[in-house]
Amino acid sequence: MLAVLVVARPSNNAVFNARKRTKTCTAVNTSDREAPRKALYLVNVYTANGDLSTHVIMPTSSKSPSSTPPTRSFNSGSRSQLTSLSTSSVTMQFKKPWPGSLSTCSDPPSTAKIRARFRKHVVQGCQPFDDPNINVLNNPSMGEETARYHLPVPSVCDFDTTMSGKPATDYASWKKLQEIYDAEHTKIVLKDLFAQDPKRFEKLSKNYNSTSGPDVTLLVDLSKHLITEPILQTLISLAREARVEEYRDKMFAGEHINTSEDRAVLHVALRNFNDFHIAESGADEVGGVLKHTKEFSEAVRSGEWKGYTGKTINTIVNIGIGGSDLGPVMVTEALKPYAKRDLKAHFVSNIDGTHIAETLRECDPERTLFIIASKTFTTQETITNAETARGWFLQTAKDKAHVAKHFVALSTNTKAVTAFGIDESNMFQFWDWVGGRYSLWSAIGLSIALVIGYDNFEALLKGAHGMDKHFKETPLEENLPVLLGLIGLWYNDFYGAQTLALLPYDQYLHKFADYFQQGDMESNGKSVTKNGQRVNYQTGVRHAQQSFSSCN
Ligand SMILES: O=P(O)(O)OC[C@H]1O[C@@H](O)[C@@H](O)[C@@H](O)[C@@H]1O
Repeated sequence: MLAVLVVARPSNNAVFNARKRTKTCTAVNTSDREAPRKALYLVNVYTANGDLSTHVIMPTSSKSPSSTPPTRSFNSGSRSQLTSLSTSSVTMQFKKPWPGSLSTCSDPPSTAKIRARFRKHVVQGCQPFDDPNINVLNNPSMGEETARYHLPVPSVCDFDTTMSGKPATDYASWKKLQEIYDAEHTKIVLKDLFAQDPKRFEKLSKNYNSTSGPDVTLLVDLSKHLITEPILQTLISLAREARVEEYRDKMFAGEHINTSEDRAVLHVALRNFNDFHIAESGADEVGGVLKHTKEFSEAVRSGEWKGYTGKTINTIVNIGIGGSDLGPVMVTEALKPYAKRDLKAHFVSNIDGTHIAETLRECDPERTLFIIASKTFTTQETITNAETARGWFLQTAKDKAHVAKHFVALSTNTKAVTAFGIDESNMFQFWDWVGGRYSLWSAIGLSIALVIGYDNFEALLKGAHGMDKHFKETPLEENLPVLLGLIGLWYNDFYGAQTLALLPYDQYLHKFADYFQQGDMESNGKSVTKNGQRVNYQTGVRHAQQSFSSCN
């Protein structure tokens, strides 16, 4: 099948602004060179209350396209519609009130918004839409009822529409799991399962031996879970049906499997050390950023880096939130035995001014280094706290030139960093293919390198790379992340157990639950499939963090 896909998903703002408007649309054009009569265009439109309306348009022939193709619409009445199409172009019309993600309030969508929208959402493998090719057919103004846009669809490109956009409940293995659950779950009693099979532990426990050395091992014990071997086999079949291996390989190859943002998903490139070949721009720049991290962290730790009055740095303050806070704070706590004890580290995330105010009470402006950690450099909490810190520093230092010795930025947004007043040479770069929740292995890990030393930071990266290699190369039957994911799905979707307890008894891991909660919930807690269909099953879990007192 040869096809073209254009995807647009609601941004947070769109959701926020779209209460009474159509939210967003997804256009899918599938065409088949061999069978032109089957060429098909789909346009999915999400309405403000979350309903999906799907327009299916079938041109009579992709070789002699019709300008008014027959269309079938489901759940029509949306605010946007296709008015014409050919194999190479689509004309879309938006009616007032405008779709929420295209415009806010009652303004018509601007040409720039339309262009940005369609440029952004082109799937890997297709030619990108070029700005000049998007024509505004009429120039909407406040008074007009419609805005019409002519959108060129790139020539046919390889895209497999059977990709995992299918609801999980449609897979044969899912149905089989449901049958097993219905027939057997009352009989799945752990002590009986152990009594029936004395080798249960040997069969259902897996070991991981790290590449870091023979003393680094992990045991994943599935034998204490409410599963049987046939259940585990069916869960693995489900992963195969959903083409987990194929998408894992696409991920490692740098393909843009994040189709809603047209991005690669490449945190594995941050700790790759030239092992896997990854063809994505930025992947070859990782080594340079690590070198910068090493040089800078060693200069601060050794005392070579001096503050504006010539004194050494004795305090660092990481200002960030979400992935730009939770990962570094978790790792610096977990690896405290390696910490440089005379370098105090603080992590400020809360927008409540008390957090930064109490932290600044413990800082000496002549000896403090502020690390502004923000992928986007637009996050309100972080920028507000960063401005407070800069204001506090300048009260003593006076001269803005001194900011260079006391403020560094970890970000993908050079323009916003320099506008804030931080010199580009004091910026540690990373790339849009690093998800915030996976960023501790990127430049966001600078505070980790400062606290535990660069060599230990590099050992951390290499340890993670070992697990990446295991995930990439191990058959699903023995693949620890895959097995743990499948067990989670079994409990969540069949037992209806939506709460996951994380019990890190080791005090050094006391921040692990906070960190892991973000990673799990932001990664799994989705409400639509890859092709935009609303799901009617659970995708994520709630996290209970040692809150036994409320769990009677
Ligand atoms: O690193 P910045 O861009 O400030 O984002 C901080 C955090 O924002 C949240 O809304 C999420 O997107 C997180 O994944 C992210 O880590």
